[in-house]
Amino acid sequence: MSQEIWTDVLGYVRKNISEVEYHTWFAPVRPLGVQQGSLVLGVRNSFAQEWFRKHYLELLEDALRSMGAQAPQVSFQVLPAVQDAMMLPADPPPPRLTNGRASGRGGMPERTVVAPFENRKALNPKYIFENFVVGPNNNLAHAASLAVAESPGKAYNPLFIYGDVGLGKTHLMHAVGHYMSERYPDKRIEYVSTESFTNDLINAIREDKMTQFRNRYRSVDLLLVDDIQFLAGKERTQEEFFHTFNALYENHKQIILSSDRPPKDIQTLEGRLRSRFEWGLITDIQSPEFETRVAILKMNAEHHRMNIPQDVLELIARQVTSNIRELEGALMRVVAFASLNNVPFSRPVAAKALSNVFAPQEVKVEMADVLRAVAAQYNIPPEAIRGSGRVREVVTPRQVAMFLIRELTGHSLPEIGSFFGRDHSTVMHAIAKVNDQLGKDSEMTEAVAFLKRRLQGLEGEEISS
Ligand SMILES: Nc1ncnc2c1ncn2[C@@H]1O[C@H](COP(=O)(O)OP(=O)(O)OP(=O)(O)O)[C@@H](O)[C@H]1O
Repeated sequence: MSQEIWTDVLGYVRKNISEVEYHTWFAPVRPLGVQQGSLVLGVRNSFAQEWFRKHYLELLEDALRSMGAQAPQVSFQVLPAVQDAMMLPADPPPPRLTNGRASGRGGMPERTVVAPFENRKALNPKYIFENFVVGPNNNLAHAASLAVAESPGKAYNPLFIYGDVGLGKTHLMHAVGHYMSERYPDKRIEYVSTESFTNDLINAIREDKMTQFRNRYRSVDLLLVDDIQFLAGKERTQEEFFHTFNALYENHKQIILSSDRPPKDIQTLEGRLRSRFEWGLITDIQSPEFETRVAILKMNAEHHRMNIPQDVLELIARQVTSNIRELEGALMRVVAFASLNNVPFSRPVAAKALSNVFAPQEVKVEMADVLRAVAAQYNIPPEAIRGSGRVREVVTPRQVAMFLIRELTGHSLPEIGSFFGRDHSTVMHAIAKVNDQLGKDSEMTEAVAFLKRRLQGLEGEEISS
């Protein structure tokens, strides 16, 4: 997670300082984590540490503020030389020349893939079938991709997947590539955007390297071409692509194309290409339903080893309804916001985290929100608060929880009672007890005030733990 936060911070920093400064000071920094709301950065030596404190602290705090941190904190640690050498580079490592397997590190499986060509765009290791959530919106495209992966060149050729931005077309294409490269390590797989195909063609013409260009594209076993709608209006590229297509097709090599619209709607696409695109199977991906969006968020949260309550995921899923890339971005915002402010995940926190980007949502506080916040505050499990224990350590939090539920939600005494498996007179007693203590017992007074702020979406500036 700290890596994601750091990537966002770097994006902000880069816009505010010179490239030289950036490379001198920021590129070597390693994010070490978020501890009690403070972003901990690893720097090479104490000189760098001092320099950061003097010159860049404010900038870093501004960056965190832009991500929703209310009281941003940054701290530095000098990395021991050995550890420094062992740290992963900030940029992703180049593809390894092996066929990887699902990594054993838990979380979302990843793969590394053979890179047979110099300029070849590597397949994204995250885009594998195992990480693709199937729902009614994409099950046909998923099934067709799987069929193609199992019998390349035989099932459907070409496979044409279309749909709006950020709905998983590239993910599915890469998944076929991974699947094939794992089962048939010798097969050649080429993934290319239509834009790169066009640029390669232009370069090949300019540098008189058409033979290499043709060899490259016509010798593959699987050709994946993204955003084929960009062929529209490019006659020379269409001509070349037509021949590439024919060469591969005749040799029973698999072709998968993605587009934001079906072939018939791609204007100024040559008829002979359009009809070829329609030879195989045309399948679409629609926007995901609510349940699919929640499932995707859940998988992403697990990937980051974050235990995010279901109702928080549901709130995010309600906020972002179409683009899955945006859905994932929203989740990251919530995670960054909660960790930088050192607060547990709750619906009000999520609503606050997203309020700058999306239309603010009215969030009604629910009984479960209160229970969770109280449990976190007193550091005991929520089940213990709802349980039958009578020791002070659980009775006080239980009374506080009942009190806050009554204050912050519209629930009646009997409803609160049944949530705790008790009758309404117990709730009444609890509320009276807390009212009596407020003002007298400073610990409880502070806890109640803090919990109220937290549950009402971090109103005000004071956030501490
Ligand atoms: N069904 C799904 N399950 C899990 N993750 C998904 C799913 N669909 C899409 N995603 C994720 O959403 C993000 C966007 O997907 P992808 O890049 O494949 O979209 P796209 O349709 O190719 O968009 P574009 O038209 O912008 O290229 C990726 O991170 C991808 O992993």
